[in-house]
Amino acid sequence: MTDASIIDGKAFAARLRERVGQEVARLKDDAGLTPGLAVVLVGEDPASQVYVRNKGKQTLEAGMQSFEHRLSESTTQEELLDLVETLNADPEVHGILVQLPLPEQIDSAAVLDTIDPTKDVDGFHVINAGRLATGQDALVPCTPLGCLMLLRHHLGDLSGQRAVVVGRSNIVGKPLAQLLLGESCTVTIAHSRTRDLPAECRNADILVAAVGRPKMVKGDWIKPGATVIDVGINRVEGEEGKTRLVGDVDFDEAVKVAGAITPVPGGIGPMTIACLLANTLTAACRARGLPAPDLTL
Ligand SMILES: Nc1nc(=O)c2c([nH]1)NC[C@@H]1CN(c3ccc(C(=O)N[C@@H](CCC(=O)O)C(=O)O)cc3)C=[N+]21
Repeated sequence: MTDASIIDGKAFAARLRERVGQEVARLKDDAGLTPGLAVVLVGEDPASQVYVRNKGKQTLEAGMQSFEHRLSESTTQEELLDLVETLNADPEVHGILVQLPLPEQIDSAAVLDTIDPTKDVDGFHVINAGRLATGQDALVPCTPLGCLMLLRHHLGDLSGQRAVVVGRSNIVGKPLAQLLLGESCTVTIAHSRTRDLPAECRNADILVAAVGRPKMVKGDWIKPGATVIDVGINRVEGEEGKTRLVGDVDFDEAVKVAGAITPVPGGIGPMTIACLLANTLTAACRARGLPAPDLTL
């Protein structure tokens, strides 16, 4: 059998960012509006700092305004809520992202639910989760949106496909299941307590791994020809004491069985940031009562 085709998320994300940049330029010319994204980072986690820096850089490259707020590890919940409320009231800010995870003294759910739902470009507010679940216009979480874009691009119509999502987080598993249901897939959400997980996965035409366990999904969990989306970003010990990134899928095994597969790095990660920019553009348009551009590629 020939190896799976590799779904190039990095290249797709670059094209999506370019499209966002074109629409931002048009919005400036036509409506005098520059979308703005505020990113809040609490604490000094090195990986989070890298992500926040990349987000800021790509925001500026797309022609948007970037506002970065770095708060100390010892920030209180009240201080963080005050900042969110200031950003809610700021007309130059169309999107707000509070980087997760937050230090333990802070109640994440309370913070996320303080963000104005119309500025909630992560799509984590209960209003957006509820809107997505009931099929209304919502800001959709970036990672699931990125997965859906790649699946639609690769497979076209998804209706009737059996999709198995491994992982039930509010950030990826649950919203992605909602999106796939919206595409008329037959959706199963599997997780650590699923009985005979490998057998459940082997039913999938579309298999998504979003569990945060390096190389958990093995080659013999995959139906031959299936499309595999690997959401995992796990930093593991590599050669010569260096760290390297691996997904939740054992890529070397999976590539021999799947029909198509996303790599790590270069798969869903870059799509997440591109979709964040797309959501910021959408939020800015809606704030002005303008139609949000269709960014389907
Ligand atoms: N409120 C919130 N929203 C988030 O969207 C959010 C968050 N908190 N907390 C942390 C996670 C993680 N995350 C990533 C985004 C891009 C890459 C990415 O671009 N990864 C590259 C590799 C980057 C590298 O080399 O480290 C790739 O997969 O090719 C990874 C991870 C967003 N997150």
